[in-house]
Amino acid sequence: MSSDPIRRTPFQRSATDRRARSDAVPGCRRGSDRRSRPITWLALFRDADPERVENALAGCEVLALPAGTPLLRPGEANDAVYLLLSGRLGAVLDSRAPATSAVEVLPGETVGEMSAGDGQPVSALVLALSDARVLRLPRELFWQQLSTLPGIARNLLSVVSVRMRRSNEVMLRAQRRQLELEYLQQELDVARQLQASMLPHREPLFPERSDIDVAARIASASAVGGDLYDAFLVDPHTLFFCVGDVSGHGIPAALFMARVVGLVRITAMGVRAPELLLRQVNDQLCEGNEVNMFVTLLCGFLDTVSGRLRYAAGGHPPPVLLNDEGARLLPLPRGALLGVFEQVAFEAAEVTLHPGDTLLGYTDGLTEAPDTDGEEFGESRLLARTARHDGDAATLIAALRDAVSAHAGGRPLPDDLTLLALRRPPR
Ligand SMILES: Nc1ncnc2c1ncn2[C@@H]1O[C@@H]2COP(=O)(O)O[C@H]2[C@H]1O
Repeated sequence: MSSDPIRRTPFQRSATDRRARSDAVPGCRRGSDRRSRPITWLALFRDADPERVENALAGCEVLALPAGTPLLRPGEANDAVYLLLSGRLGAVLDSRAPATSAVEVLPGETVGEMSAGDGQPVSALVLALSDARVLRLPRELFWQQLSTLPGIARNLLSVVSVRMRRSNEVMLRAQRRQLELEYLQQELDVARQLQASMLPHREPLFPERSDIDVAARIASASAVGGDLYDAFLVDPHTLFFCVGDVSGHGIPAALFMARVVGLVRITAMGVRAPELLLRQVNDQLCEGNEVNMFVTLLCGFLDTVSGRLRYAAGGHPPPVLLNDEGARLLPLPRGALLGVFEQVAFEAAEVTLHPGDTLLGYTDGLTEAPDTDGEEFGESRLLARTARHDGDAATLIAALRDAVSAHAGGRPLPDDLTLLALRRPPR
């Protein structure tokens, strides 16, 4: 027991004590002629001989515990039973659990009777939930003098039973919460599967085509994430692709992401210009966006015959072009985050993918991935690693994932990370 903050006074029947006890103990009868013997109003001493109780308690101490003070610590030895006179104590079985999980101990109830009874270590952390006063009953006195008085053993059983019922209710509530959590976890697993099934999965994405080589991967930081990618043919010679990153994480980001994927798909089938696509998607997302979520997007249309690629972006990191000359960041045409301001104009840029060239889209989870000192992976590492690559789209993605993972020292990444590589195979 920590002694520092605790004030000790001998137990005496002061007028204040009488008032405090009669206020604190449920069922006490203020104003009756029993007021002259306040201690016997405590449930533990109900119907016991007051004279003998008071004689036994004569040398006991009253401890004043400021709120937050521990009285008993799990694992320690204990040689006393504590009777709560006023205030509130809490018993916490798992000391890492929040104080709200404490089982309350109310005035008139005891703590410490288990270890003081069987000599085993203290079984729970008991601390003052408010300023409290407890009567310390040394083990010998409690078991040899008090508990042998007629009625006290039965009273103790009933006091402990009341506390145990309260404890059972707390445990029941915790079990129900646990069940609800498990149910939510199952729902989250289904949500994750549904979210994954929304995006194309094959590797490469178009194994039947010899004129395009596309691969993409998402690594989500949470069970369900907000990153997205897509790639599909809007006609036999035009490939649409996009990479996006929704603000935030978890279920809200996943729902918003599903909305973005749907909107982009529908829009891409009708609008073949990336800047118009972003404008239309932005206007749709702004409508009724009360939760103020947004998405960054990079998208483009590739003419698979000529290699002409038109792209546009809104708040998204610039794509990388890998060709004979090395790897470089492509310029970002004008654009803004989608879902924030209506009627924003987007511009497009053009580049030609020659056979053997690769375009890489990614989310900032890649460049912002920290190492153990917090240093980000950054654009220079991205360009250096990409420049060394000589192979297909899927192996570029695997190489970059390995490089980021090594940079992070194998620790889980704090943000979702998405990569999409689009290559025109060499002739
Ligand atoms: N589940 C519980 N609910 C309420 N009080 C408890 C619970 N478990 C232990 N205690 C009390 O916390 C005390 C810690 O010290 P003891 O093990 O001596 O005796 C214990 C009881 O008085």
